[in-house]
Amino acid sequence: MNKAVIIALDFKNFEETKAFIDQFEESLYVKVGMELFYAEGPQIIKYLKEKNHKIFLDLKLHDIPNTVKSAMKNLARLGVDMVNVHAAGTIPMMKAAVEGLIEGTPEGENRPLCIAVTQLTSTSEEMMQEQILINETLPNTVLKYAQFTKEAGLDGIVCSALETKEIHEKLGLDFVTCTPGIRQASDSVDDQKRVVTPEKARELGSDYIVVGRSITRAQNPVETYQLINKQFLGL
Ligand SMILES: O=c1ccn([C@@H]2O[C@H](COP(=O)(O)O)[C@@H](O)[C@H]2O)c(=O)[nH]1
Repeated sequence: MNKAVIIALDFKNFEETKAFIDQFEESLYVKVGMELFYAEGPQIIKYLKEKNHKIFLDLKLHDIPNTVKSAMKNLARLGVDMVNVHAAGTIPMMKAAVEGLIEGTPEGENRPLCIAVTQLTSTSEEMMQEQILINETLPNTVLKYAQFTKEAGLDGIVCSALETKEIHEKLGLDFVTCTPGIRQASDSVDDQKRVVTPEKARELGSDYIVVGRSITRAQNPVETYQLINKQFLGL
């Protein structure tokens, strides 16, 4: 398993994204989410691919199986490395997502990894129980959703690093854990609820950490990225 720090490019438009990306000399693993993709569309993916960056397209699909399958067929043609859905869409929807990806991936290319969001890192156990009406503990909910995700044939999940250890123990080390909600101890947590430092995420066994504002708002984003990379990879 390749571990990596994925930088969340939560920017308004192409110009802001380019100004950020141009500061880096190395090839990165970046995440394009709803904000940037809805503003710029597939051309932002083309630009990042031309610059040799790996891409997680984080659109969190959640709809009826037929719609998700067709949407995934289109996303597969973009040549990104990873896409995702919400596990709450249920097993048939997740199976349809993988079918769409397989059908849409051009011959001779690997299909993108497909992972499912279990519970957003901005959700606390209390919020999940009182506002999503799931009468369970948060770790058990993440585990159960992860089991459904694996049963549907996906490659892994989005969860908090706090849940990673148990997921790998129960579902295997090759089941991908992609973990946002990463902050340095001195950072503001903003809207995140389940927050972990890069070192702790490494200790707990996350495969990927997703870091947005800690890097994008830093005075020196390149140095901050390199520091977080070292902390996570244990270099
Ligand atoms: O559960 C989830 C799923 C996705 N995200 C995304 O990750 C980044 C985190 O950004 P920060 O600035 O580091 O908080 C953001 O793009 C979210 O959409 C998540 O945070 N939690």
